[in-house]
Amino acid sequence: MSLICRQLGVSLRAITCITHPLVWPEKAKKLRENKRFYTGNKMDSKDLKYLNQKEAIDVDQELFTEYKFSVDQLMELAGLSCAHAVAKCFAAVKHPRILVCCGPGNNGGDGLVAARHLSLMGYTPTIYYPKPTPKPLFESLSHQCRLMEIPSVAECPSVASASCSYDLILDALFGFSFKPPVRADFAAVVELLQQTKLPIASVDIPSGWDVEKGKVGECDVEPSLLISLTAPKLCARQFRGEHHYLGGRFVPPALQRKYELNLPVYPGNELCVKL
Ligand SMILES: NC(=O)C1=CN([C@@H]2O[C@H](COP(=O)(O)OP(=O)(O)OC[C@H]3O[C@@H](n4cnc5c(N)ncnc54)[C@H](O)[C@@H]3O)[C@@H](O)[C@H]2O)[C@@H](O)CC1
Ligand SMILES: [K+]
Repeated sequence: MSLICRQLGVSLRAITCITHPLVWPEKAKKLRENKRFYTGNKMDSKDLKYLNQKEAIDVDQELFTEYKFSVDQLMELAGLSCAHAVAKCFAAVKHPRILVCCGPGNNGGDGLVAARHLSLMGYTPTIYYPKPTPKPLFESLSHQCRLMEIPSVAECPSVASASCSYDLILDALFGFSFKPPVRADFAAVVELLQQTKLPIASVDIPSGWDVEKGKVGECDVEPSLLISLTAPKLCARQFRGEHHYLGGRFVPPALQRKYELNLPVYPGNELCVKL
């Protein structure tokens, strides 16, 4: 038990207080107020910061400029954490066929990385990437997917054909740099996301949502799983789906403090944490 506690970064006494609040109700309450503990299924997220668009862009820029991370590094970790969150919520035996919809920016890159990892985890992803980004990183990610025999489709499937061919849609169309309304070249795929009855897992932001205001205009994409990356954005307060995870376990403690992110403790060596 004490080894488990050490791995979770909490004391045995804290665990006992939380699991047996009737024994030490006051202590349990105080501990919950002062510190967040992993309680086995959910994090207490009352102090968690929800970023506005400028903060999201600033944190992102600081990771690249101040901390000298490369886009490739962070995208790999972000996409991998998305694949892990999908695997936690949608088992490969029940949801093997995943349509991975990738947009023109880094959110789309996260989708390409996730597709590669999902294929290694026993899923059969198919990529829809209507506007491939003509940059070496994105060309390499697409190349890797091709060599891993991950198929792609050139046309956006209709709602009916998607429901026959897939069990889940991974929405990696737009992230925190999206400015509504959706432009014509992505209208069909956003319509698919809005009309499908398949479960949707959204990377960072449900595509079509305003980063701060959430659902705007006619866009009512409703994912079952949202994987917020780095820290949730303001729109995530409107998320009503079943599963909300945080991924992108790479934020240096000093940066967390500077932006007062109050991130939850990731359990053990997990790449994502349930919010
Ligand atoms: N530090 C971080 O925060 C990290 C962020 N990552 C990902 O990067 C994302 C942000 O990436 P980007 O800044 O490249 O931007 P996005 O991927 O959010 O999208 C920008 C792209 O979408 C297009 N676009 C914007 N509004 C549109 C509209 N109305 N209709 C059609 N196209 C539109 C833009 O022309 C641009 O090509 C995050 O959401 C996250 O998924 C991760 O890759 C790595 C770490
Ligand atoms: K998205």
